[in-house]
Amino acid sequence: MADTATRHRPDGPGPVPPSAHHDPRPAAAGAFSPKALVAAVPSALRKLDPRLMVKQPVMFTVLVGSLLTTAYCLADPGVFTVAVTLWLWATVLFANLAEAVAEGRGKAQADTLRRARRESMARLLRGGAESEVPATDLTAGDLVVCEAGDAIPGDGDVVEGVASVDESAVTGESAPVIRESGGDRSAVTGGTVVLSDRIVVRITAEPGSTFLDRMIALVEGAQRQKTPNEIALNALLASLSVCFLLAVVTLQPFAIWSGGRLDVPVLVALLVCLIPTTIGALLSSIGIAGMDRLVLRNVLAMSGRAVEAAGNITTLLLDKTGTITLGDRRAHEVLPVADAGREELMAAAHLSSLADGTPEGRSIVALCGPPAGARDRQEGAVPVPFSAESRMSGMDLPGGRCVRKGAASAVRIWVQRQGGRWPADATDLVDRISGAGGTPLVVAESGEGTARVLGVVHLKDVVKPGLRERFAQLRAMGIRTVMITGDNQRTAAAIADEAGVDDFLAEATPQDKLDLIRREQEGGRMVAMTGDGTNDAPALAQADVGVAMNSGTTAAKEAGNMVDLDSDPTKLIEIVRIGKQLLITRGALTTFSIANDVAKYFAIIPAMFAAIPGYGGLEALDVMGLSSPQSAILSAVVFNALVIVALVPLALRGVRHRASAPAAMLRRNLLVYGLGGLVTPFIGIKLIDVLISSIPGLV
Ligand SMILES: Nc1ncnc2c1ncn2[C@@H]1O[C@H](COP(=O)(O)OP(=O)(O)OP(=O)(O)O)[C@@H](O)[C@H]1O
Ligand SMILES: [K+]
Ligand SMILES: [Mg+2]
Repeated sequence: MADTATRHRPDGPGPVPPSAHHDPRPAAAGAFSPKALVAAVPSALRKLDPRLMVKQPVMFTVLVGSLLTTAYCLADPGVFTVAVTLWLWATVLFANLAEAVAEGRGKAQADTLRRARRESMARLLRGGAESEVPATDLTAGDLVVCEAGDAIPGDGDVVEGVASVDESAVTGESAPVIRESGGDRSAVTGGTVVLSDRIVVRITAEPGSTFLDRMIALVEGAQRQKTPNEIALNALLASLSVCFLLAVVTLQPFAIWSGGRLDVPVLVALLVCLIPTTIGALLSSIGIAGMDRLVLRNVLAMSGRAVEAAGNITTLLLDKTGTITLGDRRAHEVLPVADAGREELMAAAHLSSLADGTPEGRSIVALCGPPAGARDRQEGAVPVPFSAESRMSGMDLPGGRCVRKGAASAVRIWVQRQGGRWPADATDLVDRISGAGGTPLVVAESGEGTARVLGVVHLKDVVKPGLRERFAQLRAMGIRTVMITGDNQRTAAAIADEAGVDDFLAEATPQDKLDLIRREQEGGRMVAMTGDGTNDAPALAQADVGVAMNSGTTAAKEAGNMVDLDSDPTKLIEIVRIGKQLLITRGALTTFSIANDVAKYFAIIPAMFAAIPGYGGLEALDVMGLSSPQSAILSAVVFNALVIVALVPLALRGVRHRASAPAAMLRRNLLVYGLGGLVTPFIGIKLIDVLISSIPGLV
């Protein structure tokens, strides 16, 4: 019941969070402190390992350059060479620091999560007997008992019982949630604590690969893989570096031809200034920071690719029960048709639900059942379990009598196929319940060569609060919302209207959900899907962004590429914003980096050649008036390194994202970061040059 949408972050426009709310995670969203920088130094040094560096072609080039100049230094130490060498090493280190700082923020979150993964004992159930074993010994398939006060020893599905569970260790939310067998709320997470009642859990995760383990690896960045976009950008940066390498190497023949000679440190310095070191250094930090921003909003993204895709989402599909509604569908009343009695209907509804382990089925037993023990399961009866395909459940009794309950359209076909009649007032009852947003389950029986409808059970569910405004926000962002449900047309229409979605698809089977996503994708649209049920799993896997509700089943969580710990279907608003911001930040810093390099080329080449006699032609281009060629080169190297540090906060915090049209946004960013990138080196290098030349004896 508590697993609701009332858990928006405080900054969201949603309902105010409960006062008991606490979040174990550090709240410093975009924080970047000098302390964090110092703490990241050891990790930055470890990242100097060439096996790691080689994955970043631009920074690897700088590393090779640094090694070359260091060797040159050892042979012929001069003030200029040593200074250039030191600043080249600083460049590599700054890049590693940027990544280490980004990762460091996740480490704090991981530490908090690790505390939840503390060693506990499990009450293993085997052959009817209970025994105590360490939680780490559990393997998939084991059954464990958890009672009030017990920490759930591993991930699994509740196979027996209902309990309220404190999931704050994982979600940061202290309001208890209900976990029960049979339905879409059966998944439990290791490390969470049972508050009341007794449940039996079937362990689904092998030791070491639990949800918490994966979450820790995720926030620590251990599982981070380059996204296709990052790989493409890296390839572009690498080929740019090769071009500049050729440009720099061909300078030497020119210099020799005009009677001069360029030293190795000068060539390396020039190369490092020209290759796109800024974006090369910050690329992975930008990606890590994006994942991090999601974690702070209680969303776990399993892949960076999903975060990027989120930035381009145009359609959001939502499952109804458990996603748009609280998912607490319960029998509310029974309505017999004219030619059936109320008692008769109650008895049949009860019988059809005796073996139905879904929450819906259990609620019918509770509503229609006589006092405990009065009517037990019949010998030889064959249960017919509910499936999303048949949309019915029931029981086949030994004497040939069968009872069924289910969606009106499904039961109608079942009755008519056996020669039964569909009474007109059944349609009226179904319509009345559906019109009010309820789910009607028609109850029917068959035997002796015919079948008949007995009446309708009204299942009631509640729409999560605050959805309408949030869906309007999605609409304003250009995202169409479509609700998909296995429920009938009228119920779907009523709930769709109440929740404020743009469109809906009713009576959808899991295959229909999948087909709808494929159709949207074929039209070139990027599709997000949010769902909680096992029957949503194929659709969650097919969608570009599949957000599973944390309240949902293990299958749903495994299938999607994100899990929302708050089970808030409108969380996509934040996810899209963060995705867009990630793409914009990367674009802006790439623009800045390349513009910067072009400007540096024009700032230092003339100064370098001005020193070579007979190359006077370039003097006219030497607009900077730098004090000496050596000072020009050293200033450029220093500037190049400092720019990385200066932009770390921006890479981590992200470029501010405005809700303007994408084209206007692109124009603005090109102007700010392109023009800014062109101008800053001239100012920066000049300032550093003035400073350097004022130090006597340096260059
Ligand atoms: N336990 C049950 N026994 C018989 N019929 C059921 C049972 N539960 C649901 N139904 C019927 O089957 C239909 C599909 O249910 P299901 O839970 O698969 O929907 P769904 O596809 O998950 O959609 P949503 O979750 O959005 O409602 C329901 O609308 C209802 O008519
Ligand atoms: K550079
Ligand atoms: Mg469902």
